[in-house]
Parts: sequence; structure tokens; C-alpha cells
Amino acid sequence: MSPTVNKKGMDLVEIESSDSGIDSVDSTLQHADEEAIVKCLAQCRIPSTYGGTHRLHIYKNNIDQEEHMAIVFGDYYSTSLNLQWEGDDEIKRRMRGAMEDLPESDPTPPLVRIHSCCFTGETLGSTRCDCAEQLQEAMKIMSVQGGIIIYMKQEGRGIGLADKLLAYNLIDMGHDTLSANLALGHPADARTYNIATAILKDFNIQKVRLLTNNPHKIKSLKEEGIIVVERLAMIPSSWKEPSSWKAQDRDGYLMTKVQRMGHETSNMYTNHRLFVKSLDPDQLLGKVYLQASDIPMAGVGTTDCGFLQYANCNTAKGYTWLNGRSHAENNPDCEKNPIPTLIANADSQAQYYPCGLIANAMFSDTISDLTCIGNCRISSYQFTQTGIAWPEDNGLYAKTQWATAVSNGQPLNQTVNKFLIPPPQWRTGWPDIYGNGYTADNLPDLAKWERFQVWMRKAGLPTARKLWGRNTTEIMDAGTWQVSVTDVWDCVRFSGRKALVFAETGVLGPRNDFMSHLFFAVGAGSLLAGIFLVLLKPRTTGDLSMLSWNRNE
Ligand SMILES: Nc1nc2c(ncn2[C@@H]2O[C@H](COP(=O)(O)OP(=O)(O)OP(=O)(O)O)[C@@H](O)[C@H]2O)c(=O)[nH]1
Repeated sequence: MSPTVNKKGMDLVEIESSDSGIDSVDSTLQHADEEAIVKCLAQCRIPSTYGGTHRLHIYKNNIDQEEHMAIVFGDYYSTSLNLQWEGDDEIKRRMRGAMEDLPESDPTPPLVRIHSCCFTGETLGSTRCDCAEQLQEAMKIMSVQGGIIIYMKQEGRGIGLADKLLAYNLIDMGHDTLSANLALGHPADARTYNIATAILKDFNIQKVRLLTNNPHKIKSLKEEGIIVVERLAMIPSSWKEPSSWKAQDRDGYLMTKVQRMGHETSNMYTNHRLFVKSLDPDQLLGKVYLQASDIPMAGVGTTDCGFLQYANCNTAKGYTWLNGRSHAENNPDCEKNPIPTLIANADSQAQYYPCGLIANAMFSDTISDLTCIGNCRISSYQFTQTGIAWPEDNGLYAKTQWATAVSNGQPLNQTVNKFLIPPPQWRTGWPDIYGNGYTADNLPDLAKWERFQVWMRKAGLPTARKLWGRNTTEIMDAGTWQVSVTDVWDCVRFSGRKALVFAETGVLGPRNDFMSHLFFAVGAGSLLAGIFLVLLKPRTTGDLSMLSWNRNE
């Protein structure tokens, strides 16, 4: 093969061999954004405790000096490995694991995980991250379903092990995993995926089902010409098991990935324990906390407003979590530059009202009633929020007593604006009402705000429906209806999804089909079992002989 100029026409890549052409690549000439050329050097069989046998492939490339790998479960074969190499003979081919007659590769898009090396997590068992459990989870799944793990030697999101240790020390000093990278002069994520893509192409794979939460990986693969037909979430076990709450470092790491690095959250966020306990029940019941510091702080198993408690950033900076990070971190207000005026002018003991993550996350979109635009009996169909909350929830909320309370002889209603601050999301979501903060007149009456009560009831399942409105008086006839939605609550930034669902009340109940079917099935099963037992061993009415004190033994 003759010398080749790379696609960008910059550097000359000397090609010596006649196959994939990277035997004598001078990697000092190469750059990460170049077209990657890869060559599989060897593969072998690895019987594994994860079940079955996979095949480990080692690659070299023209971009860096690392030995990246492909761990293959199933019928996927490397092109470069199996080509005829210069000086090839049967022994050499068998030694590197090349095959004589290549079987057909599986044509269906395989499960693929692109996994970056993490010595601390995978080898040392560090609980600062979720890397090891993600790798193990992927291997378990692929042992059953087949697939390929591209294992990239990109330690520390590409910054290397030494700098990753510096980052860890910065995290111990109060940074999070993102800001530590930035403080070291690195990007939040220094990885590129052109080598990983080239390895996939070496397996003739054009379409994948990607196991990841990282949208950056999906975007990068698409840019490199790989079609991601499906994303499968990697749910770390620490999100699922409440018992592992002690891994506080990992919790902080995962929360930063979700909140600040855009990692996708489907299937885990609303169930996460940091989220579900992020409220203060007494504040919701109207209690006046004169100082934000009076709101009870974290205790295991109890509620805690987290980093949406102190609405004054200087005060928040003075309070730290067990891991040394301040309450101002992750607070969307304190991260703004400049800090919003309302926050900057807030009293040093100002509090968010209602405090905590759940209230802040409330959808602020507006949804209109339905207007008929063709062939309907009535011109509009109206929804009300009365009666949408569970009756028992009503006792959990009351209007705050701030507007009527008196402290040191002073009525508090004059100070509402300085002490009570609407959650950040509410101020952008409802700028007309809460954009300039609270006054004694616009404080929400939580006892009457059923939509809020519905929102605050945590979802048991990962994909949740919240009842927004109902109409119990009118049947909705066939026709063409129009609804206007103002999409204010931005879920696109973390690849979330929202849907507006119109449902009817059915015989089995409208809210959760699964539960009603389950009740129905259990009821029918019990009835059949009862009939069966009666037929099998009939007993007369009032038969007490089987009671323990009447039995002979
Ligand atoms: N710089 C830095 N790197 C870290 C830290 N914790 C873990 N890592 C690295 O982060 C990378 C994790 O990569 P992946 O396993 O591919 O996971 P991911 O990018 O979170 O994406 P998915 O797991 O696919 O959702 C590895 O290279 C780890 O070494 C940290 O605190 N700082």
C-alpha cells in the first residue's frame, strides 16, 4: 500500500503493511480529531464468571499509544484481525486468534457499551464512582443477550490517572467531579470516541443499541456515522438499593453527572432517595421558620431540603455536607453569574418556600382547556383541578402563616419578600406570578392548590403520570379538539420526555391499569382457589374442629 494522506490533508501517515496500515504509524504526528485507523492485534477466549465465554480483542491505533479492547459476546468478527497479513502462516494466524473461514456476523444491531477504564473503581473497588458496577452489569447482560464492550483506556474521563487523583483531592476540598476537572484546566469530559467507532466499524457494525446514560457518547457515535437505534439505561445499583446510601462519595458523583453533566435520568430520578425526601413537611403544613437554619437538616431516613434550603448564597456557603461540600453548590441560583437580584437582596436567613427539590421540580407548563375545531357537540371542554388530589393528602398542606404571623411585635407580612423565596424553577416557570418573589398577596395556598399536592406525591414507578385536571360532568364526544400547551419546563436539557395524556375513567379505574388488572387477577385467583378447596375438602358451616385448640395433636 502506498503512503496515505489523512482526510484533513495535514499529516503524512507512513504505511508499511498491506492490511489495516498502522504498523509503523508515527503517533506523535497524530491528533485526536483525525480519522482513526485501528488494527486488532490478537483475540482469545476468556471463560468468565459472568457466564459463558467471551472473546477479548486487543487493538492498536494511529491516534494514541494505548491498547484499547473489545470484549465480544457472540458472533461478531474483526475484519483487520482476520485479513491475510504479510508473512502470515497457519501458526501465526492461530496464535493471534484469526480464523480461516469467517462465519457470518450477526446482522442485528448488537448491544454495545463503550466503557472507559477506571482503575480506582474496577480494580481497587473505590466507591467514589459507579464504574465497576456498570462494567459488571454490562457483562452480565451481554452474557445472556450478546454484544460488545469497547473498553477504552481513557482513565479519568481522558485526563489520566495522576490528574484523576488530583481531581479526587479537589473533590475532598469541596469541588464536584465536574468543577474539579475544570479547576485542573481540563474539559468536563476530555474523551473522544473516534477510536471506539473505528473498532465498531472493524466489526462491520453500523447500528447499535447503546448501553449508556451519557448523551455525549450517543452524539459522538452519531457524528462518526454509527446509528444508535436504541439507548438502554445503565442504572447503577446504588440508585436502586437504599441500603447503599453510605456510599456518599458515589452519590455526590452520580448527582453531579445527572444535574450538571446532562446524564440521562430516565428510570431513576424520581425514585432517588435524595429526591424523595427533599422537602420539609412542617413548612408545607404552614409552620413559620423565622430562620432558614431552623429547618431541620439531614438525618438518615428523615426529610431534608438539601441544597434548596438556604436562599442566601453566602449563608449557604457557610453550611457544608458531611463530604465537605457547601450547600451553595448545585443551587441553581448561586451558580448564576451574577446571582439573581432577589437572591442577592435576600435576608441572610432567607429560605426557599416550599424548600427542597420536589417542589422546585414541579412542571410549570400551562395547558389550556380543549377548544372544538370541528364536528363536536360542545364548543369547549373544560378541566378543573378540584378533586384531583387524594383526599388524605389534603391534610398534609396548609397556607403558610407568614402573612399573618407576628415576631417581636412586628407583623411578618412586610418581610415576606426578604425571607421567603420561590424555588428557582418557579420564578422562571411562572415569571408573571413569582418572577419578583413573594408578597403577602401572592403566597400560594398549598391547602387549595391540588395540582401542587398531586405533584408532591412521589411516583412509585419510574415513568409517572400526574393528574393535571379532570372533568366529571361532561362526556367528551368525538370531534376535533385543540389544546394549547406552553412548554416552559425544560426537560430536553437532560433528554427527558413529557407527554400529555387524555384518559377516560374505566370500570377498572383510570389511573393505573396495571394495579387494577393485578387486583382483578388476585381476586379471581383467590375465588378460584376458594372454590377448589371447598370442592376438595368440604366443611360444614361453623365447623370449629380445625382450630388449634380443638385439634388432637
Ligand atoms: N476526571 C474524573 N474522572 C472520573 C471520576 N470518577 C470516575 N471517572 C472516570 O469516568 C469515566 C467513566 O466512564 P464510563 O464508564 O464510560 O461512564 P460515563 O461516561 O459516566 O457514561 P455511562 O456510564 O455510559 O453512562 C472513567 O474513565 C473513570 O475513570 C472523577 O471524579 N473525575
